[in-house]
Amino acid sequence: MAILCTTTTTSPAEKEHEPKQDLENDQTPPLIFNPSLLNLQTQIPNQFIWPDEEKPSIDIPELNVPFIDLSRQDSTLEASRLIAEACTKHGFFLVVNHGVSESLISEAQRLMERFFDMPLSGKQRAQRKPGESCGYASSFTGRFSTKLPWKETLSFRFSNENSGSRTVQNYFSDTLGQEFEHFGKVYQDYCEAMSSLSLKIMELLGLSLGVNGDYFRGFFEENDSIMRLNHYPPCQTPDLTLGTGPHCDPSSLTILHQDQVNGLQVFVDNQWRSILPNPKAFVVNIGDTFMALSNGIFKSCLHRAVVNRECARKSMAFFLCPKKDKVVRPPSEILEKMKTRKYPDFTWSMFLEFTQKHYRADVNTLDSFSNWVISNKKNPI
Ligand SMILES: C=C1C[C@]23C[C@H]1CC[C@H]2[C@]1(C)CCC[C@@](C)(C(=O)O)[C@H]1[C@@H]3C(=O)O
Ligand SMILES: O=C(O)CCC(=O)C(=O)O
Ligand SMILES: [Fe+2]
Repeated sequence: MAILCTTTTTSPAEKEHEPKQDLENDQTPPLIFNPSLLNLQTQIPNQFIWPDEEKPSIDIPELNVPFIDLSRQDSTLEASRLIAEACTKHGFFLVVNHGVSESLISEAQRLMERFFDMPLSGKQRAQRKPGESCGYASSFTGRFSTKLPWKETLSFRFSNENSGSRTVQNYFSDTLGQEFEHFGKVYQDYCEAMSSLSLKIMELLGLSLGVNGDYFRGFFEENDSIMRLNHYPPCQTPDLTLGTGPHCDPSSLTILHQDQVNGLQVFVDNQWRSILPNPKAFVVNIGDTFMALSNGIFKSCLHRAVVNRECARKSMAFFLCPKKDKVVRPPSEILEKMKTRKYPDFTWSMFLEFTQKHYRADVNTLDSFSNWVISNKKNPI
């Protein structure tokens, strides 16, 4: 059963971000986000307090998202119609009967809990380095100085390029040692299952957009994706902070598994709405890179995660990303119909660098990145 937390409607900040991250550069000792100490504090550090216009609030309505049943071969056309309807509006839908084994999901969840339960020093053995997208991050204390998220994360790369290359398994044994061998194997299997599921969803997205069935599957076959585990500890003042701030995912497609605790919210029709947890479903959303591939037809929508006073929340996100050097450009079927291009050609390697070194992902990431690409073309460095 979903555990409901209360929140009210506010609008996201509209202001443009500066094209660089607000990295800590003063002389004060670094702030440490240690969940086992912070979850009982009634006064949270200022860096975690979000501006009024972005603070979460109570009683928000539920977002109605379609359930796409992947076991029904007979209803593929109906599924692609529902997907088109959801993706032209907000880009969020649920998949059920997805074929990913329940035991794999629960083992992945059990191991995630064990990881986050370790003392901070143990988790820091996988510390994320500045400018990199992978590793352990306790909030983003060394990376940003304001609007810090109330979460700790563990992110790692999954590559489907050479099947059998076992990127995830190798990452765990190289960074955390032999005792993480089982962890690495489970998450290798989990990422392979997510990659296959993404490719099935890509076929449906192609059908919904009227693009040759294999086009998007082929585009993402050799995906170079990011897997992220999120832990949102309880917070005594959940109305002041956010677990994950308002953003659109820069990646192509996100497949999210939420535990039984409510927290995911999407900004649709000018208001925040919840997507309630469902243990049988994955939440799928379109990211900026797929929005660019569809020439803006399918939307990458603003979303965030709120926290609560009573219980910790955990989620697992698979961010599908293209192979780094693949050129992101809409297929000819779309361009012939639409004539004008909404975004310039780019590669995921450029976009990833932009979000890690120059810009904090928000509602404007894709537009800011497009302008950056266009101005860099005119003035090559
Ligand atoms: C390419 C990426 C940047 C982020 C991790 C992956 C995919 C999603 C991005 C993110 C989750 C969007 C919200 C802001 C962010 C900083 C976060 O809160 O985690 C983003 C990730 C990141 O840059 O670490
Ligand atoms: O944890 C969640 O529910 C959402 C997290 C998210 O949006 C992200 O990691 O990109
Ligand atoms: Fe997200």
